[in-house]
Amino acid sequence: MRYYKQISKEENMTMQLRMTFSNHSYELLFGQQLLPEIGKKVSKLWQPQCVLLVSDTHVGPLYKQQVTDSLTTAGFQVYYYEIPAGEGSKNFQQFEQLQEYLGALGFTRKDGLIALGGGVVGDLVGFVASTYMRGIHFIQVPTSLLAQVDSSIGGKTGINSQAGKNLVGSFWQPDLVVIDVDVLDTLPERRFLEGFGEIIKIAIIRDTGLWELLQAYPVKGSQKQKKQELMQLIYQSCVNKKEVVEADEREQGQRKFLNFGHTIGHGLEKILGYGTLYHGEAVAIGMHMMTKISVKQGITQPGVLEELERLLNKYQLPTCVTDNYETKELLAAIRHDKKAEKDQVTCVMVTQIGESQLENLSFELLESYL
Ligand SMILES: NC(=O)c1ccc[n+]([C@@H]2O[C@H](COP(=O)([O-])OP(=O)(O)OC[C@H]3O[C@@H](n4cnc5c(N)ncnc54)[C@H](O)[C@@H]3O)[C@@H](O)[C@H]2O)c1
Ligand SMILES: O=C(O)C(=O)C[C@@H](O)[C@H](O)[C@H](O)COP(=O)(O)O
Ligand SMILES: [Zn+2]
Repeated sequence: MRYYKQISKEENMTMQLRMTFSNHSYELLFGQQLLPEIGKKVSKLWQPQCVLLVSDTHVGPLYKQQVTDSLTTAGFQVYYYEIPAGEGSKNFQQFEQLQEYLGALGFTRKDGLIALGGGVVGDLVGFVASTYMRGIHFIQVPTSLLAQVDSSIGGKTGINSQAGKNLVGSFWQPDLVVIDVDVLDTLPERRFLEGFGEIIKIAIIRDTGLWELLQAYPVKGSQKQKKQELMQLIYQSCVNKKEVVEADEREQGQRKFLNFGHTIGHGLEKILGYGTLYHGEAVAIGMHMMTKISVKQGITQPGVLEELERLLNKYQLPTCVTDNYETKELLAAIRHDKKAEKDQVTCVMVTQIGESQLENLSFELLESYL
């Protein structure tokens, strides 16, 4: 069990983590009421210049004004672009429109992008930033729990293609990540719970301390009273992600473990139609299905599947699919997993809570299990 900085009630809940790579480094800022401070934070990193703020049709109307005002006061020339909310926007069309918009505005390599939203906005904007003029600066302002604990950190960006989830993308790190827990007040309940899918994932693969925190977290009741505990969960999830990503930015080794539950989860998202299952829900089902397989293979210790099931139930996350689907379609989707080869796919399997390993599974065997 690892030691974490405890967040005290007296602290005004502002914390930082620094992500460090061989040629790039950036800060994750955690706190409350950070959106009105964004201009000041960004001006420490960027010269006064043009900024394109990108959000979606749910988040934009709630927060774009605060962010725009703060950036304008700090001397930035702010433009705004809004995409339709939802997974459907992680596509070539939105990518193209954003690229053309940047071109039409005359953005240069000195200008920057800011993603204000959940993982969809973050993944799309990061990908656009990585390719416009072969790469410009960008900042992540994640507004969903899932984006605050996972997608805004680590530099995976991308969009979906006909063949599958996140098949077109890049590794492109942001210059700053601003995690304001207050914005979670407006997140719909099912979206809030979805975020726990990724927290449970990172806990079960590598961190028993985080697992215990998840067991203790009072998920029922007013979110406002639970800010301290929530911030602790977010911070500790990010500590885990930082450790993994710093050690293996390009997913050559241990970063593959962050894909626990995703081989099946991504397949389900695709075949059921993007948005039917939320990403965190699909990961929850993927983790459960994969653990059933690893129990059968004798890899997972007795009791682990039941513990996982209990925690998923606590956060009202699904453990199986209620819609009908064809196993053959799921298998076909899984063949597009980035860890797949011709006849097999590398899967993450949990041995015990907090420990996991990679196992190659042939498609033949996988079919028999599914
Ligand atoms: N890059 C990565 O490392 C990584 C990691 C995990 C997930 N992802 C990707 O992230 C996406 C899922 O992210 P998501 O769950 O945030 O989805 P999302 O971006 O669609 O956001 C969820 C919903 O909540 C709304 N919303 C977000 N913040 C809000 C707020 N504060 N108040 C009110 N509404 C708010 C959004 O408009 C949307 O309708 C998937 O595409 C997944 O593949 C990427
Ligand atoms: O950061 C990572 O690495 C992850 O795998 C985090 C996942 O939660 C995330 O969903 C990621 O986008 C999946 O990666 P992919 O390479 O399978 O698209
Ligand atoms: Zn994920």
